[in-house]
Amino acid sequence: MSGAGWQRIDWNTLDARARADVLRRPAQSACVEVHASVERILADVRARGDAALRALTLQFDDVTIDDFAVGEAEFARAMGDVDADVQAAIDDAARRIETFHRAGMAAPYAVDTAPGVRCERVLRPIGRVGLYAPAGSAPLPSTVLMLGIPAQLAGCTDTILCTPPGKDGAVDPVLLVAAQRCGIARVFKVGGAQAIAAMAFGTESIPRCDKVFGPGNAYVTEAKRIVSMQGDGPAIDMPAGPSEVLVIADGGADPRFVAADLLSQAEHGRDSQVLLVSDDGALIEAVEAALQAQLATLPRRAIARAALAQSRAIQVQALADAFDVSNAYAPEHLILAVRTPRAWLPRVRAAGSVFLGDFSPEAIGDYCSGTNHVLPTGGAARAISGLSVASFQTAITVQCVDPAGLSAIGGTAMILARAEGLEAHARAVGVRLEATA
Ligand SMILES: NC(=O)c1ccc[n+]([C@@H]2O[C@H](COP(=O)([O-])OP(=O)(O)OC[C@H]3O[C@@H](n4cnc5c(N)ncnc54)[C@H](O)[C@@H]3O)[C@@H](O)[C@H]2O)c1
Ligand SMILES: N[C@H](CO)Cc1c[nH]c[nH+]1
Ligand SMILES: [Zn+2]
Repeated sequence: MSGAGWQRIDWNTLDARARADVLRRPAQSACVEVHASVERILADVRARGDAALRALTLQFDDVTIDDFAVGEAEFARAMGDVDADVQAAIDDAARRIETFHRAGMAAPYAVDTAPGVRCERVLRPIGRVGLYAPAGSAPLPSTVLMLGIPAQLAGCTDTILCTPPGKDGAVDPVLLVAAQRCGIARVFKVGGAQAIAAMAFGTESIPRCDKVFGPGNAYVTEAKRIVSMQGDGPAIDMPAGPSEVLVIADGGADPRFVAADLLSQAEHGRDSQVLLVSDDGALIEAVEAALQAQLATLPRRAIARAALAQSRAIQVQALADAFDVSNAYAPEHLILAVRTPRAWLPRVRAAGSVFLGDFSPEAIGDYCSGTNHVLPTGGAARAISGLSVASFQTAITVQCVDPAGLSAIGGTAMILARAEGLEAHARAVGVRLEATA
């Protein structure tokens, strides 16, 4: 343990098992209790609907909610109450998020795989989508933009949003302004695993959704995982749980910048995890000093300190080794605070989103660079990507075969069908070939 509260690790001295332990997420050790509690919540909402939502909201959010739906008056109040500069910032961020996501949209395509055989891929918006915006430790209106804008670009017209109510029973007004900016008119005051259950199963007030999206704490993330595995449950976007950042810094990095980036993720929650990986011991010590200095005045220092207690500074022998550590960890966010960041980019194989160079703080991706901040955590970045317009669409393939096309490729189908012992398949082709012979 060092003065920064995290563990100092010399990577080179560890065997494979010790290395795996160092890269373990804090959320992984708590998951048995979280799982049991979430199972109870899901069963309760499935059985009792709104009555369960009311009881659970009182238990976990300490507020009684009569009507879960945000009414027109609350929306209007939010539009009137939120400062003009905040509204303008929402608009500015929204435009940039829209620009980036629009540019990445998949296009339908068609190709002739043989004369008379046309194959196509067409895109459709998912029917009803349920979005979750966290508001436990801090309401996150930026998350509403990150979910709502790609949903809108995908063409989703039936979009609902759930978010925890404040102690006064109201939804954060900035969050409502962000919802309005994305054309989301149906917002419900319910949070945690119970919100995911409501969107998955439906209740008297909240409609059942085809796919559930959004980040959240360990309860929200576990609820999404469980409902997505139930036969009648919705699809989900990804595991997007407690925030993480891994910074690879060389000796030329500015320790104040690195410390600020680490704290920006540590302040999210006690179960956030931040990792510094460097080949330079002096840089690590300078970052530790900067962390202590910056923590002294940070409003959420108690949360950040708790997160640092389960975080690590890892010293490697060479910068190239830092990329092995990062790829094994597969962080939600990866900052390359190194001298030639773009030259190192090809080494990155697993990360949700990458920030190149000293002037690309992770916080800029959280709000307004244009990329999406809903990203895979817990190592899921090894195989899962962050949110995009495609997350809100299904791709349907289409084929149209004319008689010439069937005579060109039908024989192949018949041989393969018979190789599989599926005679009816072969005959479905053969009967047509005979009819056109
Ligand atoms: N990976 C991503 O893309 C991403 C993006 C944004 C935020 N995040 C993460 O989302 C998380 C937001 O968490 P949060 O807690 O602030 O808000 P949240 O909205 O996810 O969770 C708050 C809800 O949790 C429920 N809850 C609280 N204690 C509980 C308990 N003991 N048992 C059952 N339910 C309980 C309550 O109902 C409450 O409404 C943070 O960890 C943040 O790092 C991740
Ligand atoms: N860093 C978070 C994702 O881990 C997203 C966020 C929203 N607001 C601030 N940060
Ligand atoms: Zn953040």
